[in-house]
Amino acid sequence: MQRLIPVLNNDHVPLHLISVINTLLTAAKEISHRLHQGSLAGTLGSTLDENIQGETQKKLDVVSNQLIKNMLLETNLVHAVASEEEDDVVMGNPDAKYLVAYDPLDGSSNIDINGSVGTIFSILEKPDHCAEGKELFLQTGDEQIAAGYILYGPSSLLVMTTGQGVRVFTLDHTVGEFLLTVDKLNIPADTQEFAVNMSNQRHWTKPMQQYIQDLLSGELGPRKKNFNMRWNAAMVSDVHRVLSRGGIFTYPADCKHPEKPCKLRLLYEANPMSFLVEQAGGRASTGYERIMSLQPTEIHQRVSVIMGSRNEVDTCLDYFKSIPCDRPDAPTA
Ligand SMILES: O=P(O)(O)OC[C@H]1O[C@](O)(COP(=O)(O)O)[C@@H](O)[C@@H]1O
Ligand SMILES: [Mg+2]
Ligand SMILES: [Mg+2]
Repeated sequence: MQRLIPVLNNDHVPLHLISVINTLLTAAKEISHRLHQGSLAGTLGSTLDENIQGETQKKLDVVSNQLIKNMLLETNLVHAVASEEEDDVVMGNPDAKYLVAYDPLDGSSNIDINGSVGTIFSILEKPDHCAEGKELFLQTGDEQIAAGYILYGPSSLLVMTTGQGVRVFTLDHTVGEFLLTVDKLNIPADTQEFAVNMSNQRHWTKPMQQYIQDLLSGELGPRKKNFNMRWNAAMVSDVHRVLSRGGIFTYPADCKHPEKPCKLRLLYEANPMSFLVEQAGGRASTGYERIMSLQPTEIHQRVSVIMGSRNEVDTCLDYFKSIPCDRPDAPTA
């Protein structure tokens, strides 16, 4: 089985970019080890702190963030990093060209129940125009040069793209290396499986209410087929299932907290996952716009997410086209 570096070399990925990706993986191996140790490593449970978004930080959120940040900055190949767990952008080598945005631990509420979690990353280049601080990262998802995630489940998997399809590598603990296990991942265009947090149903807008209602009506409803539902509460493992066997994953905008209509972050979650999904032949949309075309205005910006099997996402988007509603996530002027 092929190792990661020769595979990326073969794809003509620049050497410095390979080093950045490899550094992320060194941090990921350490995170994977700590997760496997669980209570033995003393890293389960919460800290007394909240992140910039007002969410309680798990000890492993903090540890993972530090590991990734320190290792990336030590390479001298990274100009700046932006993390879900950092208030601001952290600057690295002024002469380096790579920017890394990451969610150090996605699905962190799963840590204490021994459920799957992951690390999501998105790599950009320093823009040509003069930009500093957070401005550096305000690029559309289309500007990403690499993206992926490490899923810490029964196996630790790297799923990544450099814009040449999606590959899966599995961490072989005996040699401490990620080995190629799927060369070209493709999402089936059709599906009978959806993933959504149903407890938010009453807060959704009309198009999403109607779409999910029609899925639930199964073969007796307008879709004329039955649908199954799965929800792991970790985007990384829910989207991994969608990439592996098809499906539609959504965390739509809702009216639960008018000041916070969306949950998932554009830079650390939605953009990298959209890059993977599109590279695997799927679709990723807010309901109204293609996610990777959005111009970010804030590094911690949140966005409505609908992604997965091409035909199913298109069907869902038809509801947004035909059912009028006020958008809780309407872009502010
Ligand atoms: O708690 P809910 O509403 O099910 O939300 C689950 C969603 O929140 C997230 O856990 C947010 O990610 P973080 O754990 O990185 O904050 C997603 O991974 C997941 O899809
Ligand atoms: Mg997350
Ligand atoms: Mg997180």
